[in-house]
Amino acid sequence: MTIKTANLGFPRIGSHRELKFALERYWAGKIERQDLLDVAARLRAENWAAQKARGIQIIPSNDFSLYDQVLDTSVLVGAVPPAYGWKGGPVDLDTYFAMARGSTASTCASGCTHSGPDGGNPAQEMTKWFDTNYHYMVPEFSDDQRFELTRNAPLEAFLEAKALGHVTRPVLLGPVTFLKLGKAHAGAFDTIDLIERLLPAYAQLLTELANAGVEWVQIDEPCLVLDLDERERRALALTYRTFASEIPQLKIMLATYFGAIGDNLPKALSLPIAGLHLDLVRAPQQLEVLLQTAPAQLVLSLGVVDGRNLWRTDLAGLYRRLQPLIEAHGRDRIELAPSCSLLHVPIDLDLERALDPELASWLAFALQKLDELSLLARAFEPGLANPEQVFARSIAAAEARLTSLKVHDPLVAGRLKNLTAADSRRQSGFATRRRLQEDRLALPLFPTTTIGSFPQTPEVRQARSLHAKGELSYVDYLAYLRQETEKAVRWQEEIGIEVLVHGEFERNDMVQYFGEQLSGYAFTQSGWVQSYGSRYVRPPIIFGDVSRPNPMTVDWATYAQSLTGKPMKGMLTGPVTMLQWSFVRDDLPRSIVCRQIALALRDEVTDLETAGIAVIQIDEPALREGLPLRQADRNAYLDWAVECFRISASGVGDETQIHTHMCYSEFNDIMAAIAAMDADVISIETSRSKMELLGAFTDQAYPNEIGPGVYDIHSPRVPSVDEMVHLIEKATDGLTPAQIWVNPDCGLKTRRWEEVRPALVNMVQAAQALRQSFGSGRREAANA
Ligand SMILES: Nc1nc2c(c(=O)[nH]1)N[C@@H](CNc1ccc(C(=O)N[C@@H](CCC(=O)N[C@@H](CCC(=O)N[C@@H](CCC(=O)O)C(=O)O)C(=O)O)C(=O)O)cc1)CN2
Ligand code: MET
Ligand SMILES: [Zn+2]
Repeated sequence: MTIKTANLGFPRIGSHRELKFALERYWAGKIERQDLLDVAARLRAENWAAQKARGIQIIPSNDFSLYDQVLDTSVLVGAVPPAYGWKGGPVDLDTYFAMARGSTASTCASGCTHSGPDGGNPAQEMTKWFDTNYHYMVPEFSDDQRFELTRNAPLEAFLEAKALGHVTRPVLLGPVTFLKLGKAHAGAFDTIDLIERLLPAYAQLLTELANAGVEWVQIDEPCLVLDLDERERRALALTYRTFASEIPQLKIMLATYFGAIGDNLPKALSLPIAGLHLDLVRAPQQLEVLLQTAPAQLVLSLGVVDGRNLWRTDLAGLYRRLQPLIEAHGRDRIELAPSCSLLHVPIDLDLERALDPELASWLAFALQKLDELSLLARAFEPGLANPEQVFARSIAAAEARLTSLKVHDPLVAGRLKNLTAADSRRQSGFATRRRLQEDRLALPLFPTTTIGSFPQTPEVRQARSLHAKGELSYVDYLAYLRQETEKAVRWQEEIGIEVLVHGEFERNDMVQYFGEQLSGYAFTQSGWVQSYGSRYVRPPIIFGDVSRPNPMTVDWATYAQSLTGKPMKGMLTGPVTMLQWSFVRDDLPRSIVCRQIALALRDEVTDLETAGIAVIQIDEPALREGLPLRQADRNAYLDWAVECFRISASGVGDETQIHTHMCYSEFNDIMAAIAAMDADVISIETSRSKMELLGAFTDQAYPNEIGPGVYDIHSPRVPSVDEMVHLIEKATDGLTPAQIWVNPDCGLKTRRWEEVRPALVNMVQAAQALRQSFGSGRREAANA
């Protein structure tokens, strides 16, 4: 008997972003529903075939999604809020997309209650999937929530694969994680309490799967790597006991990932399941405990190939570690697998034509990771004389990487060693800085600004693409970008914004753009990873010590500032976000890599100051998402994350105003850290929660200035003046007027100018109206 190889999920976007293009064409009315479904079916077929070709024995189905697997689960069990007009039975595609993206009167499904301001419905809330840059659609439950199996899509996928000759293992999001990730409408109850009502729908689904010949299902319960309370543990017990008693013939592989199962291991092992998957990349030390405590008949899926990063696995080392342990448990009850779904890594390294070949030899994308699993399994084949020979290439790559001069830069190491506490402290406290900045900037009460980016129009993207292909000269590309920047600056002046931005037209992405300019960073051409829906990113790769060979944004900032007498914000992506949204080297602690980036950014910040830029924004939208999943690890992370931000921000004088920006954040539990960042101004996302998020800032008396977002940029809707006035008035409940800035929730790159223009005109009017009712002096208001 040989050891089996398994995969937990494959990227669905297509190696040439086929899904994105089909979706966007469908939404634009350029292709029919069937055309979209055909593209989806073709991608599934290709993915199954590719996994089989790479030697994977246990291939997943139902890992595909047109938008998001959590939304799929909501739709599967009929958790469709009443506003979308669903009347039971299968949920049609337009309702599905209305939940994902919102709808207007003309695009909403029949039966929609038209509860949204445009006669359609707002989208469901979107938030980060654990500690990844993937966003899921937050399920929403009412207190009289009922569930029903609307359409057995997992069964359809299983049969579709079977017709193509693949016997697959369907993947489901587990009921406990599903409920835990959801929110209670009006926050009125604990969503876990819905478990008893939810289970019949799941049981019916599983029964139908079993009746169709499904032997194994993979049920993902990543909530098992979180700190769970007693109710959640009871819900887990109830769930898996119910499944075992109602569908005893069905074997369940319970999958956990993104961290250590830790204190939840005894609970997991007490469940009547047939298999358990653990993430042995994030938490390798679990292996011994697992093998010592797991019942002999339990199938163990060992997540040994990193599903969250793209370094080649040290297969020889892994083999040496696994071999004795595996033989003890019995090889017929072992599966080798990636640590988690491969959704979070790019698909195919072979598509990269421009990567340094040495670096490329250290990497593995999704397909190459499957090769690694097959190779590893081959080493375990009985009768193989010299198993380690199988790994010759992997060993050579690991050795080369260890000693490569590309990785180690003594200058960077030296700078890091010389860091002192003073490097992460501004010259004076906030009160002093505030006075100096007030004198320099002379802003009115409720100053208006935006978060940085303006629409990345198809024209802007096309110009960049033509330039990359060599079809548009650098000079012409630059001239075009300057013209776009100038138009944006003139327009902001015209509508009366106080602190301007240059618009970020020159940037492909807020992380990749900097990654392309820093040493120690590499970037891909086709390494796309889904961020949400049809929006993808190409996370750069940090392979070596990071430094900044040249200024990165100073030319653009000074050009933009030269066009106007108003303050122009310099715009940078902060060290924690640069770390969090990149693939990070695994041979140094993340805290050290982050300090290296912080020092590089610090140089950029001081260069901007020297060039006369008075306001500099250092974005940290990923600070919250980087928070460890377990409470016990959080303070250590926050300590270095905040220190890194402060290193990047503290090289400037008191009269230079430092802004930061965060979106998608639950601030309550990290308020102390946010205050410790000591940015002069922070802009945050608050409009979707109708300023509820501000509670954290007022209750804890946040001392510095705040721009609570008044305009939800995730929706095409144009907010009215009144609506924004009302939101700011609400903010003045807990904040003093002199603390408040007026800005959107986030950057405007995904919006169209047709939406942005009227929205910002309204925003400026809202600020003006507020000045009338609160008086116009900031200094007076601050001293009052
Ligand atoms: N890294 C990162 N993570 C983030 C965010 C973010 O901005 N960056 N924001 C939050 C939300 N997430 C987002 C993620 C992606 C996008 C996004 O807009 N992505 C774009 C791609 C951005 C990009 O890299 N653009 C490149 C490449 C564009 C492209 O596809 N070009 C075409 C050619 C274009 C043409 O000829 O018309 C091609 O290569 O084929 C560029 O502008 O240069 C997309 O999927 O469409 C938005 C938000 C959280 N996480
Ligand atoms: C995801 S946060 C985005 C911040 C960036 N400055 C922008 O405006 O796009
Ligand atoms: Zn943002």
